[in-house]
Amino acid sequence: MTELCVTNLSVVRDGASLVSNASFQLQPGELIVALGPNGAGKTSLLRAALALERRSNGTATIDGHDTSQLSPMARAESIAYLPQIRPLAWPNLVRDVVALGRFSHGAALGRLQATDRDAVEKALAACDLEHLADRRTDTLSGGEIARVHCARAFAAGAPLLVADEPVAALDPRHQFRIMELIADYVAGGGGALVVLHDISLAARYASRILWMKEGRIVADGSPADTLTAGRLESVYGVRARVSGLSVEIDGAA
Ligand SMILES: Nc1ncnc2c1ncn2[C@@H]1O[C@H](COP(=O)(O)OP(=O)(O)OP(=O)(O)O)[C@@H](O)[C@H]1O
Repeated sequence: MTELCVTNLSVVRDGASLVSNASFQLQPGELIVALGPNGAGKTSLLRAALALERRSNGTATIDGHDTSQLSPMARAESIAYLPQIRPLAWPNLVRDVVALGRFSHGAALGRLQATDRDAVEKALAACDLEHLADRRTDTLSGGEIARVHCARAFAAGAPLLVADEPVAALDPRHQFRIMELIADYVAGGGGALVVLHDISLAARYASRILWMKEGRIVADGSPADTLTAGRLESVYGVRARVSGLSVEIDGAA
């Protein structure tokens, strides 16, 4: 069972504390959503946990191995990472970009094995991209590119997925499709940590919510236990009405 274990992790940059003493665990079968206002430290926490950013303190391990000691390939075998800012260095065909997700399995473009090709085609279909598979990525809309990146992450077939705002540029239908895909992945034994800004989506899909504010995890629990009007006011500074898992935001507090 692949598990990401983050303990007392802190990130300090240029004297500013971006993440303070954050601890959480991500296990298969869990869909954790990280919520919090802009600048709360969500991306910094994820990146430091995956050793993509230097941590000032604390540990982050995958199955007991420090993430900073793993080779990029070994890390990619355990965790598919979908970053928030997703540059595409040069125009490429959609199918080839999705195939990049197979590199951790030793695949190389032009030398895909049948299992790689199968994973790529499944990911293209899952993300509604079959009709765009032979298009160049520089001809796609922002939402279409976002789906290409999701497909690349899914094609990896890693046991854990960390996705930073995977639905940010998507229309409502595709937001639900991507969240359903992540939920299916989790139901199939994967573990996902997803940053969202949509509280209703979080309430609907999360098994746990990590609430972040000013670099700290201020609450960690199920939506039923942690989603309250008081929490929304203290974390986001908004007045809201919460009824079960449904949320209506009335305005700034
Ligand atoms: N090198 C740096 N020096 C000082 N502050 C930094 C540095 N890098 C990032 N920050 C700040 O750290 C804070 C946390 O940024 P981070 O991207 O982790 O937040 P976030 O919760 O993911 O935000 P968003 O929801 O806007 O994506 C921000 O206020 C950012 O300006």
